[in-house]
Amino acid sequence: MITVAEALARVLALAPAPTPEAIPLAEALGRALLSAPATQLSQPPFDSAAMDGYALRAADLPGPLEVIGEAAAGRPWKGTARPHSAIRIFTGAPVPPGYDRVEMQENVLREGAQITVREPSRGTHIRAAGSDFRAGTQLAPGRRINAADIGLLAAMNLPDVTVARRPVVAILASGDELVLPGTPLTDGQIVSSNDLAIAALVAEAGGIPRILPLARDTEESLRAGFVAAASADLLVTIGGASVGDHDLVGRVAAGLGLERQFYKVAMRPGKPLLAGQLSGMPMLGLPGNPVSAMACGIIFMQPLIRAMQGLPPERPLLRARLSKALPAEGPRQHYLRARLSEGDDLPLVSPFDDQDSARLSLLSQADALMIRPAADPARAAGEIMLCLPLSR
Ligand SMILES: Nc1nc2c(c(=O)[nH]1)N[C@H]1C(S)=C(S)[C@@H](COP(=O)(O)OP(=O)(O)OC[C@H]3O[C@@H](n4cnc5c(N)ncnc54)[C@H](O)[C@@H]3O)O[C@H]1N2
Ligand code: MOO
Repeated sequence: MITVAEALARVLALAPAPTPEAIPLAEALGRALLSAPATQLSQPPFDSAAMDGYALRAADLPGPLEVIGEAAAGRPWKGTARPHSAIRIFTGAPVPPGYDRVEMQENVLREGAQITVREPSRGTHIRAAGSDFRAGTQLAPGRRINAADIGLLAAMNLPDVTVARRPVVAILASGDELVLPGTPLTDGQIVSSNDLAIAALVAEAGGIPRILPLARDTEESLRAGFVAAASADLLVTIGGASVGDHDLVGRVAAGLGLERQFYKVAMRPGKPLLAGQLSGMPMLGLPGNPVSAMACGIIFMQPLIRAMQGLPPERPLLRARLSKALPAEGPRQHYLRARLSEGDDLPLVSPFDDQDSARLSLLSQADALMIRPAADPARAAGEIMLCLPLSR
């Protein structure tokens, strides 16, 4: 069995280069930026007033000064500056050349066309041309575009951006016991939940999930599912990954020419993970136990989908203090479902007592997967542990 780190490296090596797609900025929220042109603008494009008041020369203070013109946003003053003068100015207006500060009107006494500055404020209240960004600035690729990025790109006068095409992820759940949500259950049946949950993880990572019809535990049914997935960018199977007589996914994939990267990872839950490539398309075979499927989805599938969009694959880990003592670990890296709460210096992490890999209700209550490396020694309360935060 290979380690989680080795398995992740091999999964990420399956990622094809992202496919560029040009889209309007209005549709770019959440998309993975591949390239934005360098802006030809500087922001602000001119020295800009930051307050409503008067543009003047520091050397002339405190006045009196004669008000000889007016500048408003979109309506610059076109005259020539002269000593002992001021320009009535409003926020966002270009500060006329020759004036070096703006005094806010609250600090100014005005009588007719004359002003005196009662108490000069600190700072010039002028936003220098290019102080936000300069012509030639480019937003760095490899990030998901957020609301502020959209504002910035718009301010840069860039109406279109090039993002990564969202990878289409075919999801194939298999098992004779499975029925669709909403179906009344008969003997031995359970509702298929993994496919919907994995689809949600796909969407969260920026992919487009395509849930295929449930496959039965026969080679023909699974093969039909694999064929239906052929046009996807990634195939994710769920279940049928273990060693039982009805666990057929590996066999069917091999028959269709799977170039296997690995089978089985030294982790808990999620040991029987399968990864490889089918006619150039990456494939992940997730175990069927619901929490195992989700753990593998979070630890391997989401990073792969992010890498396929040119994004940093891994979520940052969080340091937290352990709430209680724990015995030594076995030979597999353990991801414990846990709650996070406020602590004195670092957050406090409290792993659940029950770590059954079938209990979705506990995963749904969890804030994080607390990581215990393989063969981790016994831990005392208060020790610092690494955690993978779960999205809430
Ligand atoms: N002799 C051994 N048995 C098992 C081993 C082993 O090493 N030796 N590993 C165990 C581990 S660990 C896991 S994890 C499971 C994984 O098995 P499979 O991937 O073959 O999963 P299934 O047998 O198909 O299902 C397991 C469990 O999950 C339920 N399931 C499956 N698909 C769905 C779905 N779409 N929605 C909801 N629930 C699903 C299924 O009904 C089973 O209860 O194997 C252990 N066994
Ligand atoms: O590894 Mo299984 O995935 O523990 O339940």
